[in-house]
Amino acid sequence: MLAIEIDKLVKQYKNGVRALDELSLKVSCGEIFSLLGPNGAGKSSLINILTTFYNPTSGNITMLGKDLCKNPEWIRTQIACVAQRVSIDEHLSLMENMIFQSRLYKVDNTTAKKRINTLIDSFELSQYLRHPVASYSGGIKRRLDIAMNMVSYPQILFLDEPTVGMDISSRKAMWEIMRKVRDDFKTTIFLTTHYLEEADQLSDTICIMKEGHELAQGMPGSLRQYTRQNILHIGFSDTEKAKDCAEALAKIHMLPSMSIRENSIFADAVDGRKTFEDVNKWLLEKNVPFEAIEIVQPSLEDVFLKVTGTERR
Ligand SMILES: Nc1ncnc2c1ncn2[C@@H]1O[C@H](COP(=O)(O)OP(=O)(O)OP(=O)(O)O)[C@@H](O)[C@H]1O
Repeated sequence: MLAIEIDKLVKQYKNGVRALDELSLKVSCGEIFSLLGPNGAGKSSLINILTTFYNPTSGNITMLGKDLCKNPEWIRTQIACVAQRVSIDEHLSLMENMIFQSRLYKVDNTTAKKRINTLIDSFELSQYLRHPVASYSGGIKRRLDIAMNMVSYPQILFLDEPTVGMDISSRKAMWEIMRKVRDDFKTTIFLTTHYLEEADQLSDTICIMKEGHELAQGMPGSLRQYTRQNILHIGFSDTEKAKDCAEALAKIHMLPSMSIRENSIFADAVDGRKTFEDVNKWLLEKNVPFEAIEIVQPSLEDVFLKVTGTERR
Protein backbone atom coordinates (compact mmCIF):
# COMPACT_ATOMS: atom_id res chain seq x y z
CA MET A 1 0.00 0.00 0.00
CA LEU A 2 1.12 3.54 -0.66
CA ALA A 3 1.42 5.87 2.32
CA ILE A 4 0.52 8.89 0.19
CA GLU A 5 -0.71 9.22 -3.37
CA ILE A 6 -1.25 12.69 -4.79
CA ASP A 7 -2.86 13.27 -8.16
CA LYS A 8 -2.97 16.64 -9.90
CA LEU A 9 -3.13 18.62 -6.67
CA VAL A 10 -3.87 22.33 -7.02
CA LYS A 11 -3.72 24.94 -4.26
CA GLN A 12 -4.73 28.44 -5.24
CA TYR A 13 -4.78 31.03 -2.46
CA LYS A 14 -7.35 33.81 -2.27
CA ASN A 15 -4.75 36.31 -3.52
CA GLY A 16 -4.56 34.29 -6.76
CA VAL A 17 -1.17 32.65 -6.09
CA ARG A 18 -1.17 29.09 -7.41
CA ALA A 19 1.20 27.49 -4.92
CA LEU A 20 0.55 23.93 -6.15
CA ASP A 21 -0.07 23.40 -9.84
CA GLU A 22 -1.21 19.87 -10.71
CA LEU A 23 1.36 18.20 -8.46
CA SER A 24 1.46 14.39 -8.50
CA LEU A 25 3.62 12.12 -6.38
CA LYS A 26 3.70 8.77 -4.59
CA VAL A 27 5.19 7.89 -1.22
CA SER A 28 5.63 4.22 -0.30
CA CYS A 29 4.96 2.89 3.21
CA GLY A 30 8.07 2.70 5.38
CA GLU A 31 10.30 4.96 3.34
CA ILE A 32 12.06 8.25 3.95
CA PHE A 33 10.74 10.64 1.31
CA SER A 34 12.43 14.04 0.88
CA LEU A 35 10.86 17.02 -0.80
CA LEU A 36 13.36 19.48 -2.27
CA GLY A 37 12.67 22.76 -3.97
CA PRO A 38 13.80 26.36 -4.14
CA ASN A 39 12.09 29.01 -1.98
CA GLY A 40 8.44 29.43 -2.92
CA ALA A 41 8.26 26.03 -4.66
CA GLY A 42 5.17 25.10 -2.63
CA LYS A 43 6.65 22.71 -0.05
CA SER A 44 4.97 24.28 3.00
CA SER A 45 1.66 24.55 1.16
CA LEU A 46 1.86 20.83 0.43
CA ILE A 47 2.72 19.88 4.04
CA ASN A 48 -0.12 22.08 5.30
CA ILE A 49 -2.57 20.22 3.04
CA LEU A 50 -1.20 16.76 3.87
CA THR A 51 -1.45 17.48 7.60
CA THR A 52 -5.06 18.69 7.09
CA PHE A 53 -4.45 22.36 8.01
CA TYR A 54 -5.42 23.60 4.53
CA ASN A 55 -7.97 22.35 2.01
CA PRO A 56 -6.79 21.77 -1.54
CA THR A 57 -8.43 23.69 -4.41
CA SER A 58 -8.65 20.55 -6.55
CA GLY A 59 -7.00 17.18 -7.11
CA ASN A 60 -6.97 13.90 -5.19
CA ILE A 61 -5.01 12.79 -2.16
CA THR A 62 -5.16 9.24 -0.85
CA MET A 63 -3.40 8.67 2.43
CA LEU A 64 -3.03 5.16 3.90
CA GLY A 65 -5.74 4.02 1.50
CA LYS A 66 -8.31 6.69 2.41
CA ASP A 67 -9.35 9.92 0.74
CA LEU A 68 -7.78 12.71 2.81
CA CYS A 69 -10.54 15.26 2.18
CA LYS A 70 -13.27 12.83 3.24
CA ASN A 71 -11.46 11.45 6.31
CA PRO A 72 -9.43 14.31 7.84
CA GLU A 73 -10.21 13.31 11.45
CA TRP A 74 -9.07 9.71 10.94
CA ILE A 75 -5.98 10.89 9.07
CA ARG A 76 -5.07 13.15 12.02
CA THR A 77 -4.95 10.09 14.31
CA GLN A 78 -2.49 8.37 11.96
CA ILE A 79 0.04 11.15 11.41
CA ALA A 80 2.28 13.49 13.38
CA CYS A 81 3.98 16.66 12.29
CA VAL A 82 7.15 18.23 13.65
CA ALA A 83 7.21 21.87 12.58
CA GLN A 84 10.32 24.01 12.29
CA ARG A 85 9.60 25.71 15.58
CA VAL A 86 9.99 23.21 18.45
CA SER A 87 6.74 22.55 20.29
CA ILE A 88 8.10 21.44 23.66
CA ASP A 89 7.06 23.25 26.82
CA GLU A 90 10.19 24.44 28.61
CA HIS A 91 8.32 24.76 31.92
CA LEU A 92 7.67 21.01 31.96
CA SER A 93 10.23 18.22 32.41
CA LEU A 94 11.16 15.86 29.56
CA MET A 95 8.87 13.18 31.05
CA GLU A 96 5.98 15.64 31.56
CA ASN A 97 6.29 16.78 27.94
CA MET A 98 6.06 13.18 26.76
CA ILE A 99 3.07 12.41 29.03
CA PHE A 100 1.30 15.60 27.93
CA GLN A 101 1.66 14.57 24.30
CA SER A 102 0.38 11.04 25.01
CA ARG A 103 -2.76 12.55 26.63
CA LEU A 104 -3.34 14.80 23.59
CA TYR A 105 -3.42 11.67 21.46
CA LYS A 106 -5.52 9.81 24.05
CA VAL A 107 -2.97 7.02 24.50
CA ASP A 108 -3.92 5.04 27.65
CA ASN A 109 -1.53 5.37 30.60
CA THR A 110 -0.04 1.86 30.55
CA THR A 111 0.65 1.95 26.80
CA ALA A 112 1.98 5.51 27.07
CA LYS A 113 4.45 4.52 29.82
CA LYS A 114 5.82 1.64 27.75
CA ARG A 115 6.13 3.76 24.61
CA ILE A 116 7.75 6.66 26.43
CA ASN A 117 10.40 4.34 27.93
CA THR A 118 11.06 2.78 24.53
CA LEU A 119 11.38 6.20 22.88
CA ILE A 120 13.64 7.64 25.59
CA ASP A 121 15.86 4.61 25.18
CA SER A 122 15.80 4.59 21.39
CA PHE A 123 16.40 8.34 21.06
CA GLU A 124 19.15 8.20 23.74
CA LEU A 125 17.44 10.78 25.91
CA SER A 126 17.79 9.12 29.34
CA GLN A 127 20.93 11.11 30.25
CA TYR A 128 18.88 14.33 29.94
CA LEU A 129 15.99 13.23 32.19
CA ARG A 130 17.32 14.99 35.28
CA HIS A 131 18.16 18.29 33.55
CA PRO A 132 15.66 21.11 32.94
CA VAL A 133 14.39 21.15 29.35
CA ALA A 134 15.29 24.85 28.99
CA SER A 135 18.97 23.92 29.37
CA TYR A 136 18.97 21.51 26.39
CA SER A 137 20.86 22.35 23.19
CA GLY A 138 18.86 23.04 20.02
CA GLY A 139 19.67 19.55 18.69
CA ILE A 140 18.45 17.77 21.85
CA LYS A 141 15.27 19.89 21.94
CA ARG A 142 14.57 18.86 18.33
CA ARG A 143 15.23 15.21 19.26
CA LEU A 144 12.78 15.46 22.16
CA ASP A 145 10.24 17.12 19.86
CA ILE A 146 10.42 14.15 17.48
CA ALA A 147 10.26 11.64 20.38
CA MET A 148 7.11 13.40 21.69
CA ASN A 149 5.50 13.23 18.27
CA MET A 150 6.26 9.51 18.13
CA VAL A 151 4.29 8.77 21.32
CA SER A 152 1.15 8.19 19.26
CA TYR A 153 3.14 5.73 17.07
CA PRO A 154 2.08 7.60 13.90
CA GLN A 155 2.12 5.78 10.58
CA ILE A 156 3.44 8.89 8.83
CA LEU A 157 5.73 11.49 10.41
CA PHE A 158 6.02 14.87 8.68
CA LEU A 159 9.20 16.82 9.36
CA ASP A 160 9.56 20.38 8.10
CA GLU A 161 13.28 21.11 7.68
CA PRO A 162 14.23 18.93 10.68
CA THR A 163 17.92 19.86 10.77
CA VAL A 164 17.78 23.54 9.84
CA GLY A 165 20.45 25.55 11.64
CA MET A 166 22.19 22.50 13.12
CA ASP A 167 25.93 21.89 12.92
CA ILE A 168 27.06 18.87 10.93
CA SER A 169 27.52 16.52 13.91
CA SER A 170 24.04 17.30 15.33
CA ARG A 171 22.65 16.88 11.81
CA LYS A 172 24.26 13.44 11.49
CA ALA A 173 22.87 12.43 14.91
CA MET A 174 19.43 13.53 13.68
CA TRP A 175 19.82 11.41 10.52
CA GLU A 176 20.43 8.40 12.78
CA ILE A 177 17.23 9.19 14.69
CA MET A 178 15.26 9.40 11.44
CA ARG A 179 16.65 6.07 10.25
CA LYS A 180 15.65 4.54 13.62
CA VAL A 181 12.13 5.93 13.23
CA ARG A 182 11.90 4.25 9.84
CA ASP A 183 13.63 0.97 10.71
CA ASP A 184 12.56 0.32 14.33
CA PHE A 185 9.09 1.91 14.32
CA LYS A 186 8.27 1.28 10.61
CA THR A 187 7.06 4.87 10.31
CA THR A 188 6.99 6.55 6.91
CA ILE A 189 8.90 9.84 7.01
CA PHE A 190 7.98 12.75 4.75
CA LEU A 191 10.45 15.60 5.13
CA THR A 192 11.35 18.88 3.50
CA THR A 193 14.93 20.05 3.39
CA HIS A 194 17.18 22.60 1.73
CA TYR A 195 20.26 20.43 2.37
CA LEU A 196 20.94 18.39 -0.76
CA GLU A 197 23.50 16.24 1.03
CA GLU A 198 20.89 15.38 3.65
CA ALA A 199 18.38 14.28 1.02
CA ASP A 200 21.09 12.30 -0.75
CA GLN A 201 22.33 10.48 2.38
CA LEU A 202 19.00 9.86 4.03
CA SER A 203 16.24 9.39 1.49
CA ASP A 204 14.82 6.33 -0.17
CA THR A 205 13.01 8.66 -2.59
CA ILE A 206 13.50 12.32 -3.47
CA CYS A 207 11.07 14.65 -5.21
CA ILE A 208 12.40 17.92 -6.63
CA MET A 209 9.66 20.50 -7.12
CA LYS A 210 9.45 24.05 -8.47
CA GLU A 211 6.57 26.45 -9.04
CA GLY A 212 4.05 24.02 -7.58
CA HIS A 213 4.78 20.91 -9.57
CA GLU A 214 7.20 18.01 -9.52
CA LEU A 215 10.24 18.16 -11.81
CA ALA A 216 11.91 14.89 -10.93
CA GLN A 217 11.22 12.00 -8.59
CA GLY A 218 13.18 8.86 -7.82
CA MET A 219 15.88 7.20 -5.76
CA PRO A 220 18.93 9.44 -5.21
CA GLY A 221 21.04 7.26 -7.55
CA SER A 222 18.50 7.24 -10.35
CA LEU A 223 18.02 11.03 -10.14
CA ARG A 224 21.65 11.46 -11.15
CA GLN A 225 20.70 10.26 -14.61
CA TYR A 226 18.57 13.38 -15.06
CA THR A 227 21.58 15.44 -16.03
CA ARG A 228 22.35 12.77 -18.67
CA GLN A 229 25.98 13.77 -18.64
CA ASN A 230 29.00 13.41 -16.48
CA ILE A 231 31.01 16.20 -14.98
CA LEU A 232 34.63 17.07 -15.66
CA HIS A 233 36.54 17.78 -12.46
CA ILE A 234 39.90 19.58 -12.49
CA GLY A 235 41.59 19.84 -9.09
CA PHE A 236 44.17 22.45 -8.00
CA SER A 237 46.22 23.08 -4.86
CA ASP A 238 44.31 26.33 -4.15
CA THR A 239 41.27 28.33 -5.29
CA GLU A 240 43.32 31.08 -6.99
CA LYS A 241 44.87 28.56 -9.39
CA ALA A 242 41.40 27.15 -10.14
CA LYS A 243 40.08 30.67 -10.86
CA ASP A 244 43.03 31.54 -13.18
CA CYS A 245 42.51 28.33 -15.14
CA ALA A 246 38.72 28.87 -15.38
CA GLU A 247 39.31 32.38 -16.77
CA ALA A 248 41.73 31.06 -19.41
CA LEU A 249 39.32 28.25 -20.35
CA ALA A 250 36.41 30.73 -20.60
CA LYS A 251 38.39 32.85 -23.09
CA ILE A 252 38.79 29.95 -25.51
CA HIS A 253 35.20 28.66 -24.97
CA MET A 254 36.42 25.12 -24.46
CA LEU A 255 33.91 24.35 -21.68
CA PRO A 256 30.43 25.90 -22.00
CA SER A 257 29.38 25.73 -18.34
CA MET A 258 31.90 25.92 -15.51
CA SER A 259 31.82 26.51 -11.78
CA ILE A 260 34.40 26.67 -9.02
CA ARG A 261 33.91 24.86 -5.72
CA GLU A 262 36.76 25.00 -3.22
CA ASN A 263 39.96 24.17 -5.16
CA SER A 264 38.25 22.66 -8.18
CA ILE A 265 36.65 23.47 -11.49
CA PHE A 266 33.49 21.51 -12.37
CA ALA A 267 32.13 21.59 -15.91
CA ASP A 268 29.62 19.69 -18.02
CA ALA A 269 31.52 17.02 -19.95
CA VAL A 270 29.35 17.37 -23.04
CA ASP A 271 31.25 14.82 -25.15
CA GLY A 272 32.52 12.77 -22.20
CA ARG A 273 35.83 11.24 -23.20
CA LYS A 274 36.57 13.77 -25.96
CA THR A 275 36.07 16.71 -23.60
CA PHE A 276 38.40 15.01 -21.14
CA GLU A 277 41.08 14.44 -23.81
CA ASP A 278 40.87 17.96 -25.24
CA VAL A 279 41.05 19.66 -21.85
CA ASN A 280 43.81 17.38 -20.61
CA LYS A 281 45.88 18.14 -23.77
CA TRP A 282 45.32 21.88 -23.37
CA LEU A 283 46.28 21.82 -19.66
CA LEU A 284 49.54 20.01 -20.44
CA GLU A 285 50.38 22.21 -23.43
CA LYS A 286 49.79 25.40 -21.43
CA ASN A 287 51.68 24.05 -18.44
CA VAL A 288 48.70 24.69 -16.14
CA PRO A 289 49.60 23.59 -12.57
CA PHE A 290 46.60 21.25 -12.04
CA GLU A 291 46.69 18.34 -9.57
CA ALA A 292 44.00 16.04 -10.96
CA ILE A 293 41.61 15.72 -13.86
CA GLU A 294 38.78 13.19 -13.95
CA ILE A 295 35.25 12.54 -15.14
CA VAL A 296 32.91 12.23 -12.15
CA GLN A 297 29.23 11.37 -11.68
CA PRO A 298 26.97 14.37 -11.15
CA SER A 299 26.12 15.15 -7.53
CA LEU A 300 22.54 15.70 -6.35
CA GLU A 301 23.39 19.42 -6.37
CA ASP A 302 24.16 19.19 -10.11
CA VAL A 303 20.82 17.43 -10.68
CA PHE A 304 18.94 19.98 -8.57
CA LEU A 305 20.47 22.93 -10.42
CA LYS A 306 19.85 21.30 -13.77
CA VAL A 307 16.19 20.40 -13.27
CA THR A 308 15.27 23.62 -11.47
CA GLY A 309 16.96 25.59 -14.25
CA THR A 310 19.46 27.32 -11.99
CA GLU A 311 23.03 27.52 -13.25
CA ARG A 312 25.81 27.27 -10.69
CA ARG A 313 28.32 30.07 -11.24
N1 LIG B 1 -1.34 31.67 3.09
C1 LIG B 1 -0.91 32.10 1.89
N2 LIG B 1 -1.60 33.03 1.20
C2 LIG B 1 -1.18 33.45 0.00
N3 LIG B 1 -0.06 33.01 -0.63
C3 LIG B 1 0.67 32.09 0.02
C4 LIG B 1 0.30 31.58 1.31
N4 LIG B 1 1.22 30.67 1.71
C5 LIG B 1 2.13 30.60 0.71
N5 LIG B 1 1.81 31.44 -0.30
C6 LIG B 1 2.54 31.62 -1.58
O1 LIG B 1 2.56 30.35 -2.22
C7 LIG B 1 3.83 30.13 -2.87
C8 LIG B 1 4.46 28.86 -2.32
O2 LIG B 1 4.82 29.10 -0.96
P1 LIG B 1 5.29 27.96 0.04
O3 LIG B 1 5.50 28.59 1.38
O4 LIG B 1 4.35 26.82 -0.02
O5 LIG B 1 6.70 27.53 -0.61
P2 LIG B 1 7.96 26.80 0.06
O6 LIG B 1 8.50 25.87 -0.99
O7 LIG B 1 7.59 26.21 1.37
O8 LIG B 1 8.99 27.99 0.26
P3 LIG B 1 10.18 28.13 1.38
O9 LIG B 1 11.22 27.12 1.04
O10 LIG B 1 10.64 29.54 1.13
O11 LIG B 1 9.56 27.93 2.73
C9 LIG B 1 4.66 31.38 -2.61
O12 LIG B 1 4.51 32.23 -3.73
C10 LIG B 1 4.00 31.99 -1.38
O13 LIG B 1 4.16 33.40 -1.37
